[in-house]
Amino acid sequence: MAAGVHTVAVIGTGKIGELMLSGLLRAGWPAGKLMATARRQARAEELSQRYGIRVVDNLTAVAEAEVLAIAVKPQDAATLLDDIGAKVPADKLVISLCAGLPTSFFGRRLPEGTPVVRVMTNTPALVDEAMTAISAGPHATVSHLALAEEMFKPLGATIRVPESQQDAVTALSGSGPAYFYLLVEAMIDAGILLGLPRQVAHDLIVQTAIGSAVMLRDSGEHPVTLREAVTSPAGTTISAIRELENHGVRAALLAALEAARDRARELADQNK
Ligand SMILES: NC(=O)C1=CN([C@@H]2O[C@H](COP(=O)(O)OP(=O)(O)OC[C@H]3O[C@@H](n4cnc5c(N)ncnc54)[C@H](O)[C@@H]3O)[C@@H](O)[C@H]2O)C=CC1
Ligand SMILES: O=C(O)[C@@H]1CCC=N1
Repeated sequence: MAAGVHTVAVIGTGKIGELMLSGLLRAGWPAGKLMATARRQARAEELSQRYGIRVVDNLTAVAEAEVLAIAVKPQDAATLLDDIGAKVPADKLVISLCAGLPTSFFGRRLPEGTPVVRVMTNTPALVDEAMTAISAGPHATVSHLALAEEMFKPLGATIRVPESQQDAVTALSGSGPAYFYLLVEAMIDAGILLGLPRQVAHDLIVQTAIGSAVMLRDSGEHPVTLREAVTSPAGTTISAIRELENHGVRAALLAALEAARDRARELADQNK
């Protein structure tokens, strides 16, 4: 696929589809080179007013766009492809954002030779801090991967992974923001338990999360070293860590991420 700004259609504009549209526009992708599809008329009008892009039906998107980004739920992908699959010209690039579904799912429903790239991004795309993992399916060339990267780089960091790792990626970074939000929510509750006003507890822990995240990214230190620097002998932190270990937080995370990975596999099995 030649370099240059391609016409991209986002098919399915819920949370992730909209994040992708807004991110591409922030990155300077011309509104005239973007289109979206939506099932409800009210949603179509909202998107076209908010972003100044064309909102079209799925078949128009298939006919006119060079890149089709599929951002429907995995459970809705088969119905969508029943409608559009046979009509997708084989020179279009199909980018799937769907959790769990392998590129072979799309390959079976698209004309032979259609390039498919599988992508797993996450909601911090909203603030250009996404983590996006990109894998080539059959027929996707180096230039298709490069184009997918060009689209997701402005939204945060990107990494290329073999498709066999995508279910694990989904468990870690795809779902990952939810785990951090849950921890923050629980720590705010802990602040309430200790007698702090809710807003104070919120502000303390949100800034602590941001500071810790920036150190994780920018200090070059391993998380263990960063944690040890906080943990004074016979101090407060080690008392808390003993409780976390007693309550099996580490084991809970191992089990939780394994469950997320297994659920991604199940989605593939249930949507063949
Ligand atoms: N929410 C997240 O944090 C992440 C989600 N994903 C994946 O992104 C995809 C979308 O997820 P969300 O945005 O959270 O779901 P969502 O439910 O917010 O959005 C899906 C959208 O697709 C639309 N849709 C369904 N069938 C359609 C059709 N035939 N034609 C046009 N539009 C159709 C729905 O109306 C809805 O607006 C899923 O496959 C999910 O696995 C991937 C990474 C992170
Ligand atoms: O919960 C889900 O299935 C989607 C995929 C990764 C994050 N959200």
